Amino acid sequence: MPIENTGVSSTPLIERWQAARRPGEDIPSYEAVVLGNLGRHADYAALVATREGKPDEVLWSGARFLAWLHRDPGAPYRDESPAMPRFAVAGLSEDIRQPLCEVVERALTLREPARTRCDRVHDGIVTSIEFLGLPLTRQADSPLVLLSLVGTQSRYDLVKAMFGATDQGMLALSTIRSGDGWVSDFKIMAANEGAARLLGRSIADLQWQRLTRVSARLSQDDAFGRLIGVIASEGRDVFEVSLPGADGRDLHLKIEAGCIGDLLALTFVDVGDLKAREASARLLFENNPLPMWLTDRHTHRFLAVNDAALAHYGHSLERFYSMTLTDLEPVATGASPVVDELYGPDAPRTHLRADGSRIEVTLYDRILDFHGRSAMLTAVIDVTERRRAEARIAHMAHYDALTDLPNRVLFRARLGEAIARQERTGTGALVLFLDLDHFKTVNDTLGHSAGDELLCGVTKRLAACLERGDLIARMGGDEFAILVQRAVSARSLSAHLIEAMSRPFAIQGQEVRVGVSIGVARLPEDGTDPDRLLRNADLALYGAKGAGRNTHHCFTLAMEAEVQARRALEQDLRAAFAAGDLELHYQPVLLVGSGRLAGFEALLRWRHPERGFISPAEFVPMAEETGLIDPIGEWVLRTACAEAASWPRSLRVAVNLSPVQFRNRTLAETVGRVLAETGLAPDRLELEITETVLLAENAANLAALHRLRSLGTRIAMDDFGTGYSSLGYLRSFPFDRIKIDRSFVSEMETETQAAAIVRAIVDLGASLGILTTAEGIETEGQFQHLRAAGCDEVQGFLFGRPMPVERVRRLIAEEAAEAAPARRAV
Ligand SMILES: Nc1nc2c(ncn2[C@@H]2O[C@@H]3COP(=O)(O)O[C@H]4[C@@H](O)[C@H](n5cnc6c(=O)[nH]c(N)nc65)O[C@@H]4COP(=O)(O)O[C@H]3[C@H]2O)c(=O)[nH]1
Repeated sequence: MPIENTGVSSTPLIERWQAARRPGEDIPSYEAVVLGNLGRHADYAALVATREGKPDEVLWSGARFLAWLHRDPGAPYRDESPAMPRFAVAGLSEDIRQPLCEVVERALTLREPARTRCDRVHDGIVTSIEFLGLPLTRQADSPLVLLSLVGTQSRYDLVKAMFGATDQGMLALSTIRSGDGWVSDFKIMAANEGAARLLGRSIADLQWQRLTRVSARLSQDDAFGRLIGVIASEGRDVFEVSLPGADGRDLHLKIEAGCIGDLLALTFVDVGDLKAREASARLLFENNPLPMWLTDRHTHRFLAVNDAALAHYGHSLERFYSMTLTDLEPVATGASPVVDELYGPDAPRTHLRADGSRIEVTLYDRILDFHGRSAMLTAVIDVTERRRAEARIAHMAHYDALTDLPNRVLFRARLGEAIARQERTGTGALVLFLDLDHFKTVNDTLGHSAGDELLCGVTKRLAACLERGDLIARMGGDEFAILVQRAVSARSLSAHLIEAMSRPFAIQGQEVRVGVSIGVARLPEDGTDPDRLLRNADLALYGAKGAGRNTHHCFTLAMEAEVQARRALEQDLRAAFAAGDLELHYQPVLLVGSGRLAGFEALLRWRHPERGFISPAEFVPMAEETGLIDPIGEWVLRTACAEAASWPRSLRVAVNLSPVQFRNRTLAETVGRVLAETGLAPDRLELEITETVLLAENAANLAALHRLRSLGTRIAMDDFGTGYSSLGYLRSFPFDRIKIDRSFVSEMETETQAAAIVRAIVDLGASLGILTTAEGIETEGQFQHLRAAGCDEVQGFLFGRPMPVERVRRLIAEEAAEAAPARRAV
C-alpha cells in the first residue's frame, strides 16, 4: 500500500547527470552534478564514497534521506531530523546495505545511472522504496555515487498479506481462562478471508468474537477438547470436523491447530471433495464385483476385504482378518507373497477356498497408503476356467481327439527328448511304425463309426502290450507309432503286437479282423534325429507291408537303397511311357463249349533296357501311386480298342481298369471317346474291374460304372473270390461277367474247398445270369473240372500265354482258316 511520495522523480536527476557530462566523458564529475545544482533533490540524496568498486562510506546525506534511514518506516518525514555525520556503509542494517551495495556497484560497473528496490522489514511491516545511483568522478580519488530515494514509498503488513494469500481459513485465537485458570473459551484475534468464507461470516464479524458464539460445532466437546489439549501440551493437533456450511450443506473441514504461547493458530481446509473421492473409492472397493482386498505390505495381514472376495473364497470377514495372504495358498505350491516380485503380476497363483477347492488366480496389485501404513490393494481375477480351456486347447494340439493318444507333434517332441537322453546316458530306443491291414475296408464297408470304434479297440490292445514309460501315438488314419526306451527286442515286441492284433475285434455286433504291419527303427543305429528315425521306421513299415502284411521289418540300409531304386524305376517308367516303350500283349479267352476264341485280355508289358521284363503287378501299382496310370490307362484302352476293331466281329477285348482311374470323373467320357475314335463296337469292349472300385467312394464309382455300362460296354468283375465281401457287390451292380481268380483254379485239383468254391461261383453266376470266366488254367485237369462245373469261358497258359499283337493276328487267322478244335496248343 503506497504511504508516501518522495516527490522525487528519477528522470530530472538522470537528465541532469547526462547533461553534466563534458565531451569525451562517460561519467560526469561530482562538481558538475552536485555542487550548487541539486536543489530540493539534495534532501532525499546521500553521497557515497567508494573503494575498489564497492561502497565504502556515506559522506553526507540529506535530511529526508537521514530521516528515512533512522525512523520507524511508518512514521512521516520531518525536516527537523538531526544531521548525521559521515558513516560507514558496513554499519548499515542488512535490508539497506544489500540494495545500496547493489545499486552503487552496478552504477560503477555500467558507468550509467542504476536503480534498485529497497525493502525494509520491521515488526512484520515491509516498507519499499527505490534507490537511484548516479556514478560521479572525483579528482584523483575513487569515484563517488550520488544515491537518491525516488518514487513512492509503500508499506505492507506481512502477516495480513500471508493471511490473504491462502485459500485456507486461518484464525488466531487467544485463550480466555476462568478464575481457576482453566481455558473456558477462545477469542478470535484475527481471521482471514478463507476463515470468513468457511464460517459464513465477515472478517469484521469474526474478530474479537468468542469461538463458542461463532461456531457451536467447534465448541462441542470433541473439537473444543482438542483445542484445549493443544494449549495444554503447547503442541499441535490435526482433526476433522463437520460444520453446517453457508448453503446448509455440511462442510468437512480438516483443522490444524498450533500453539504459540497462549495463542492458538488454526488453519482450516475444506476436505469435502477429498471425502467424496474417498467415498467413491470405498464404493468402488466394497461394491466391486471383482474380489478385492487390502493387505499390509509388511505383515501381509488383511486390512480390508470386499464382499465379492468373501463370496468367492467362502471365508468370513473375521476369518480373513485372522489370516495373512500366505494362508490362501496351498502349502505344497510353496508360493509366497514375494512370488509377484519373482514372476511379475501376471503369474497365475493357486489359491485355496474355504471349501478346500483350488482356484487359479491372477492378482493385480497397487501399493497405496492406508491410514499411514504401506498397504497393497489387490484385485483378483479367477482364471481357473480360462486356464482349463487353455489346457484343453493345448491338449488338443498334442493329442488325438478320437483315441486321446499323443499325436504326431507330441510323439516327435518326445522322440527328440529320447534322442537327447540317449546322447547323455547312452540309453537306446526303438521306434515302431504300425499300419493296420484292411482298416480301409472296415471303414468303407461298415462305416466311419465302426472304423472309429475299431481304432479305439486297437488303441486299447496296443496299450495293453506296452509298459509304463512306453509311448504310443496315433500318427493319423490307421497309423500308430510306439517309442520304447527299455531293453526289449524289436522282434519279441513286434510279435507280441502282431499277435494281439490278429485276434478278432467285436465291432457293432460283427467280428472284424485286421492285421498290423510294423516297421522298426533303432536309436541310435538307424538315426539320431527325429525325422530320420521316423522316415526309416516308415521305410521299414513299407517293407513289412510289401512282405505280406501281419509282419514286422527292421530298418536296413538296403531299404534305403530300395527306395532309391524304386525312385529310379519310377523315372524309367515315365521315360518308357513317353518313349512309347510300353507294349500290350493279349491273352486268348476261349469258349468252353466250342473251344473257339471268345476274345483276348489286353495285358501291359514293359521290357526294361537293363532289368528286362518287369511285371505289371510291380509297375502298375507304381503308376497308380504316381498318377501315371491315367495316361497309361488311356493309352492301353486306345491301343486295345484300335487293335480289336480289326478283329472279327465275334471277338471282344478285355481291358483292366485300375481303381485309381475311377478317381478321374471323366473316365466314362474317355472310354466313349476312344470307342468313337477307334470305331470298336461298345459291346466288344469288356472292362475288368476289381472289387476295390466298389469299396472306395462306392457311390461315385457305381455311378461311373453305370455310365460305362450305358455306353454299351460290358463290365467284368476280376479276381472274384479273393476280396472281402464279393456277394454284396454282385447285388450292387449287374456285372456281365465274373472272372474266377487264379488262386482258386490252381488249388482246385488239390483242395476240395477250392473246387467247391469254384462250383459255387459258377452256379451263382448261372443263377444270376452272369457269365463266368476262369483264369489261370494251367492243366488239363483244371480245365476238366471247370468244364464239369459249367464255367462259360476259360483263360490260362494251357490255352495261350499273353502274346504280342502279331501272334494274336496270326492266331485269329489260323482259327478262321482251320475252324480249329476246341483246344489247341499255342
Ligand atoms: N501263373 C499264371 N498266370 C497266368 C495264367 N494265365 C494268365 N496269367 C496271368 O494272370 C494275370 C491276369 O491278369 P489280372 O488278374 O487282371 O492281373 C493283372 C492286372 O491286375 C494288372 N494289369 C496288367 N495289365 C494291366 C493294364 O493294362 N491295366 C491295369 N490297370 N492293370 C493291368 O497286372 C496284373 C498282372 O498281370 P500279368 O502279369 O500280365 O498277369 C496276368 C496273366 O499273365 C496262368 O495260367 N498261370
